Amino acid sequence: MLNKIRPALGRVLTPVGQAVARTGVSPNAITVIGTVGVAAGALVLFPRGEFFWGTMVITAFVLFDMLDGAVARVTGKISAFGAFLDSTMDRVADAAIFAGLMIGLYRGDQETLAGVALYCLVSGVVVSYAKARAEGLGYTCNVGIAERAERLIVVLVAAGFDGLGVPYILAVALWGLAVLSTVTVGQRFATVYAQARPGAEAGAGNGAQNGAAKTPEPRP
Ligand SMILES: CCCCCCCC/C=C\CCCCCCCC(=O)OC[C@H](COP(=O)(O)O[C@@H]1[C@H](O)[C@H](OP(=O)(O)O)[C@@H](O)[C@H](O)[C@H]1O)OC(=O)CCCCCCC/C=C\CCCCCCCC
Ligand SMILES: Nc1ccn([C@@H]2O[C@H](COP(=O)(O)O)[C@@H](O)[C@H]2O)c(=O)n1
Ligand SMILES: [Mg+2]
Ligand SMILES: [Mg+2]
Repeated sequence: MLNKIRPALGRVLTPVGQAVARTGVSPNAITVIGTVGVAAGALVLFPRGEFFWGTMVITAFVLFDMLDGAVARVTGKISAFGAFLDSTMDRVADAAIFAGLMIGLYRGDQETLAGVALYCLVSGVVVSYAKARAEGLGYTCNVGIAERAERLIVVLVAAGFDGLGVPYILAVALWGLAVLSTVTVGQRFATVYAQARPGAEAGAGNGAQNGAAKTPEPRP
């Protein structure tokens, strides 16, 4: 859903990207620094129950993920490896956020909610894998009620307010995210099935059946 605001966001991020580009830092370095920062915040602070400060650190570094592409674009350094690095580091960051929360909740004697956080981690991985695999097979899969930006906003807002003492907000968010991620998996299955089912498109899926890409993954 939030992917729809990317063009508008791009207009805001371009001048920021130009300013950052003047420092000489590379897009790949921004991707890696952002991921290390998110993972450190999530795996150091969340397990200690520091949900507010963990959220602050993660939020600061997760924004690097919007900046790396902007810097790559304004410097003409868009690369296939950068796209691969970005998507792969996204998975590391997401796993660290939910794993850190899970440990923090478990240590705080909230075993059930820790289990829900684990479910959110796994279902988020499946959401992203479904898209990566579909695109590798030459299909499009840009659908879902809970894509990455939505998942991050929900979990970070809830964890931040939980850290400030707001009751129930993290439980509601995690249970809700568990449901929405599951729905998103279903939406992605449905959209790929619609493209891949026999007769959906003349010749479609021929490469897919052999595990080969029908067309190269579209990348800017
Ligand atoms: C008291 C408590 C307060 C708590 C405050 C907490 C605030 C937290 C709120 C917001 C934090 C921002 C979170 C949003 C960060 C989004 C980061 C992000 O994902 O950016 C990139 C993203 C996707 O880019 P990609 O195409 O590279 O990523 C793909 C994606 O990961 C796919 O995942 P899937 O959906 O499948 O699971 C993968 O499949 C794919 O492989 C991968 O490539 O871009 C977007 O999503 C664009 C929309 C983002 C909209 C976010 C709105 C953020 C709101 C405010 C930001 C303010 C902007 C300021 C900019 C300043 C920059 C320095
Ligand atoms: N190190 C990088 C990071 C990203 N890119 C390119 O930008 C696209 C994603 O940008 P976002 O800011 O929206 O995450 C990505 O698909 C790549 O084309 C890059 O080249 N190098
Ligand atoms: Mg990025
Ligand atoms: Mg990314």
